[in-house]
Amino acid sequence: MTDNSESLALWPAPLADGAIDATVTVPGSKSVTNRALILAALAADPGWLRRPLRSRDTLLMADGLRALGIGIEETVSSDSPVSGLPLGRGESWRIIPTTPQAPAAVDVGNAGTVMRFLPPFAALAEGPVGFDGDKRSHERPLHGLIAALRALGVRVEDGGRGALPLTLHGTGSVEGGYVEVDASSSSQFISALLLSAPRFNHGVEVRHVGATLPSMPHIRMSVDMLRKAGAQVDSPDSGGEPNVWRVRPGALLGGDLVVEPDLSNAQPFLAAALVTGGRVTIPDWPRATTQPGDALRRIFTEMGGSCVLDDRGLTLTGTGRVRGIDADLSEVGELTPGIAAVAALADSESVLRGVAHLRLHETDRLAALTKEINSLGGDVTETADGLRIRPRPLHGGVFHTYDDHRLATAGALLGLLVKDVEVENIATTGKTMPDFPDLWHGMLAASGPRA
Ligand SMILES: O=C(O)C1=C[C@@H](OP(=O)(O)O)[C@@H](O)[C@H](O)C1
Ligand SMILES: C=C(OP(=O)(O)O)C(=O)O
Repeated sequence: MTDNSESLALWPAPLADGAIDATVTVPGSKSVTNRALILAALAADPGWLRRPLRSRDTLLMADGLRALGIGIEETVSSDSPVSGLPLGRGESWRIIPTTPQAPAAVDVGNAGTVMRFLPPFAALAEGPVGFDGDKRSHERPLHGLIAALRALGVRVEDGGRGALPLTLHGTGSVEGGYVEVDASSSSQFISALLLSAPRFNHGVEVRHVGATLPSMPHIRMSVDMLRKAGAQVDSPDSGGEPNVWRVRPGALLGGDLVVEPDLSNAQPFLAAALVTGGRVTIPDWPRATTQPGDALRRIFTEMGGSCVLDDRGLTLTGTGRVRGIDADLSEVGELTPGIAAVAALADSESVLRGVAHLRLHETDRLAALTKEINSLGGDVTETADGLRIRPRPLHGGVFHTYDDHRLATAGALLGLLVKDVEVENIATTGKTMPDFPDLWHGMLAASGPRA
């Protein structure tokens, strides 16, 4: 946790004085957008990305690729190029691939996807590529990926830190082959190696050797998107050995992909329906997806909501009762802040497990959630691998957010039911959802005069 609370603006979280009833169209998925950019940049021919997420993390990825010579043309048309999409949602990016160029410098901000997915891609360039980012990016785990790149024949200069900032010295190709990785601190080490592997001389065979492996759906997303781009991938899910992934060398296709809505960013809106006993519909919720946010249907049902997925999208209806939950969230770690906020408003205790690695996310999320919910009168304790949350009557106050978009949306949710909550630096939601304050106010306005 970085304490930057002194200078940042406070956002008065709007209070709901009745049940929320709204339809909320959430922007595209960060995880899909940033994978699609890498895959399109590696492809043999140009490709399109429709409805990409435009946020700090995805713009950093696009700028990083541009620094490496990839062409990315952004077009926003009111005349949607995708049939059936409403006007105004017609943003498309055209990606023109080329062999990555060096020298280059890449700013990763605090984007895990950029700091992990771009180095294996940049290793294909001939010459030095420097990587640096926000202060927090220096603390986030990268050692496993650096060690793996070295084992695959890439020269990495990191001053012995095992972290950012670093410089890669590419030779114009990566040998690839067998590599062992301890990805217990981040699944993104594995995704990073798989995504660029079709262009390695021998592809890659990655074996995870750590005790635990978080965020498996995100690894499945990498595999699924690689296969859709034409790569041959063996994975534990397709009858392969547990903890081993293989990607064969080969050309990728420049496709045309419509990005799904970000289901993890749908979380605060669905949670708003749950805690106010209201109803929220998220249009375009995919019938089948690798996004971890799809687990919200099960988790929020267990916490007292009822979910229907039909032609209108996903509708969550609150029953007026919010139940605590005992859940292993290791597969869906990024949902933890939002679940913790709901749990603080529930009628029984919750235990959230399997998420020790969240201590090295945007901030130490376990410490931050404990401190901030308790500062509003809550009773949260950290466990070795998660949180124990005993609901208590909460009061207003400042909810600090430590440059963490998911802390900010969690604070907004608490403020729906707790009077006088002020969320620090709501603009930090721009990491993955710059529209959040407008969407949140829009949701309340749509719910009528009582909300
Ligand atoms: O690959 C991805 O797109 C992500 C993987 C997960 O990272 P970790 O495995 O580091 O938790 C997740 O928390 C992050 O928000 C996005
Ligand atoms: C952990 C997250 O992001 P990152 O991609 O920076 O790891 C997140 O979005 O919750």
